[in-house]
Amino acid sequence: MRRVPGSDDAEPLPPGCRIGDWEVTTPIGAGGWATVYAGRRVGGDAGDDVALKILSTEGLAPRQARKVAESARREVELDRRARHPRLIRILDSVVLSEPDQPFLDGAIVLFMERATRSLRDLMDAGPTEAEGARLITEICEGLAHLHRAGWVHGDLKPDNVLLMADGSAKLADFGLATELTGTRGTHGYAPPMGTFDYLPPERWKAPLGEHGVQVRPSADIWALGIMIHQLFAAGTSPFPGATPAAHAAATQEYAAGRAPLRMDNAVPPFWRALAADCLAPTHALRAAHTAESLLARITARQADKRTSPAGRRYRLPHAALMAAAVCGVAVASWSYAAHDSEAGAPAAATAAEAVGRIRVFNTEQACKDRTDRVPDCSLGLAIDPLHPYTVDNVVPTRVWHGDVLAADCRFPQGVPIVDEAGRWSAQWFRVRLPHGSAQPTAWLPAVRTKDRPALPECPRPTPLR
Ligand SMILES: Nc1ncnc2c1ncn2[C@@H]1O[C@H](COP(=O)(O)OP(=O)(O)OP(=O)(O)O)[C@@H](O)[C@H]1O
Repeated sequence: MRRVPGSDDAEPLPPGCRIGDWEVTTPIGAGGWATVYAGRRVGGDAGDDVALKILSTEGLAPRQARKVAESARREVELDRRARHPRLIRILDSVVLSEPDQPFLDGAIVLFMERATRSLRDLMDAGPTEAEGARLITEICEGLAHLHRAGWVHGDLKPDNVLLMADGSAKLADFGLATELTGTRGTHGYAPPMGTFDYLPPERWKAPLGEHGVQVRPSADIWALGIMIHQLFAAGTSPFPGATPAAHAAATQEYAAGRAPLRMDNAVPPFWRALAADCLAPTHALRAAHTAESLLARITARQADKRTSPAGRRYRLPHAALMAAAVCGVAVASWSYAAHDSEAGAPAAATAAEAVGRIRVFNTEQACKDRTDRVPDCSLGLAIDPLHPYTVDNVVPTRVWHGDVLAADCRFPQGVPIVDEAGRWSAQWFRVRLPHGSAQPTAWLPAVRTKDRPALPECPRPTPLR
């Protein structure tokens, strides 16, 4: 490394200081183990902006220095093996040799994609629900990839979710990441470290073995639950505690069933239900909610919103909107069974041809309480129960709480769906669509009804594509 002549010795890396092909521009901040600087490729342009993370071993006992080196090695290894657009990329790494400068001598430098701020910085301002939804989706995408690739993040928190110049979120700081082992890749072992406010209840009692403490992906899911709550509740945790001991006590009381989960009303209902599942008190209960299944729930909701008349409003001609509004008022107690020939409504369950009737159930209380057909309370029907329940897999026909549908068979092994209350099922009902629809039938997830009529099993549907 070349020091800039006349540089200030008090600052280990002054502006203009060069490391290999990179030049330091300004300091960004410091964490427990690292100091981070902004930098850019020498002679490069804005696209070549990087963050330099300096992990110094100055003044550390050999054992601690080994830990720092190990954590850097882990970050580089994870980047090499599990690279993904939702994870901060590590572009290069070097070990410095600067015998005259103890802070830098033997320090490890990681060159990373540079973010503009962290999720923590955004929390103070408080995002809108739409912005929060997008960020949580992106965090889940990163986490789902990480878990699929066989890693646990181990230190998920708002400081370690970085926001890029375009506003997108990426997971960062993999110094405590653990690779899953075990015969079925279910757990790994990590140093007994982490950030108290984000540790799941079981971690406070986990025995410390030769290889560290056991960690599982469900620990990241717990941390995600805390973050979802914080995002909508101005940074407050559902388990407040001024000290680590107070925080641990609050999570233990909850995990032992002696205290309820207290969520802030500022957290919108869908996100409150999602966070509550992430914060299931034990690993066993939480394991039912993977990053993948949470992501599926979020995308299903987005699909419902996008395909609901409200979501499409800007594309509909005014006359169509008016007609929908008038119908909404006039048919407050409307049931499919009474309107089999009505365009846009699923076919009737007439006594002669219907095999079974199912009543649509919407978990959201606000939607259960109303009898008009407010678009935001409409639910979708899938084209293919074997295809992820996303926007490209929903028919135009909508259904509402209380609608009675004609179902002719059930398919028990579709894509699993979890509703807002955490009810899970892989079963789907094939329901009939109105005459004139693009296709004669569509699929209602079993979590969207409480009925279980005795229906024959459907033949395996032809996949969407
Ligand atoms: N790639 C990056 N781009 C921009 N800023 C970054 C980047 N990585 C880290 N930072 C910022 O640098 C500062 C220090 O980061 P670091 O990861 O060392 O600490 P931390 O996460 O705050 O603390 P700790 O890891 O000790 O809990 C933080 O403000 C962080 O947001």
